[in-house]
Amino acid sequence: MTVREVPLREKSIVFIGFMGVGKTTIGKLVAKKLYRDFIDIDQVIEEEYGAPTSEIFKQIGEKAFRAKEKEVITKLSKKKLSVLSLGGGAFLQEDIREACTKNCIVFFLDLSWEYWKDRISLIIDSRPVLQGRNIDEILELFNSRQEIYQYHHSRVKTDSQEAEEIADYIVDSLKVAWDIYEPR
Ligand SMILES: Nc1ncnc2c1ncn2[C@@H]1O[C@H](COP(=O)(O)OP(=O)(O)OP(=O)(O)O)[C@@H](O)[C@H]1O
Ligand SMILES: O=C(O)C1=C[C@@H](O)[C@@H](O)[C@H](O)C1
Ligand SMILES: [Mg+2]
Repeated sequence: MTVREVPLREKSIVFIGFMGVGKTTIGKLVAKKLYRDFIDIDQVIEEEYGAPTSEIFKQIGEKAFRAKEKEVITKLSKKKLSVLSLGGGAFLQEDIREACTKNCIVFFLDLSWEYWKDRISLIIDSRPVLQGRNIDEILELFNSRQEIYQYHHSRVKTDSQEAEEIADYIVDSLKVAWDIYEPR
């Protein structure tokens, strides 16, 4: 049996990057502009447990959260024509990196520390991985995570850009790539 490659235009789009860089915000906008389903992986897991992520971490621990994250993403990465926003730690797992880079088009949203640090107050309450760490420890985590985000197809620098502008840029770049690599 021959397995047909999914056309580039039908591959799902995946957003990766550190907590708070805008994966959910921009993912939603891109999905709307491309008329696709939007799936936020953290939200899928939260719905399954009926609790916010910080509560899930308390109840079952990070290891079990990561196992669920792997199960959900490996399954959903096979879906076509969707936009998936991953949790900031998802690419720590090799199986997730492989599933997403093989099945989908992966965009790394790259926000520098200078801009990122101004967002801490917006996200700290709902991100258990940030809680209990001082600013130097958060910077260390931010730096140490950058290597896992190098597994991508496209990197988008987002400093000082509005979410709408970033989403427009991503949609335009996708259309150019589709036309170049798989002209109609
Ligand atoms: N381009 C932007 N400019 C300014 N603020 C933004 C931008 N994109 C997102 N934000 C804000 O930053 C915060 C974090 O955004 P968002 O929840 O989309 O991040 P995330 O990458 O999905 O985080 P996580 O990995 O923790 O789920 C939100 O309050 C959002 O409104
Ligand atoms: O960066 C991380 O390790 C995490 C990011 C969030 O999106 C959630 O997936 C969870 O809070 C863990
Ligand atoms: Mg998110």
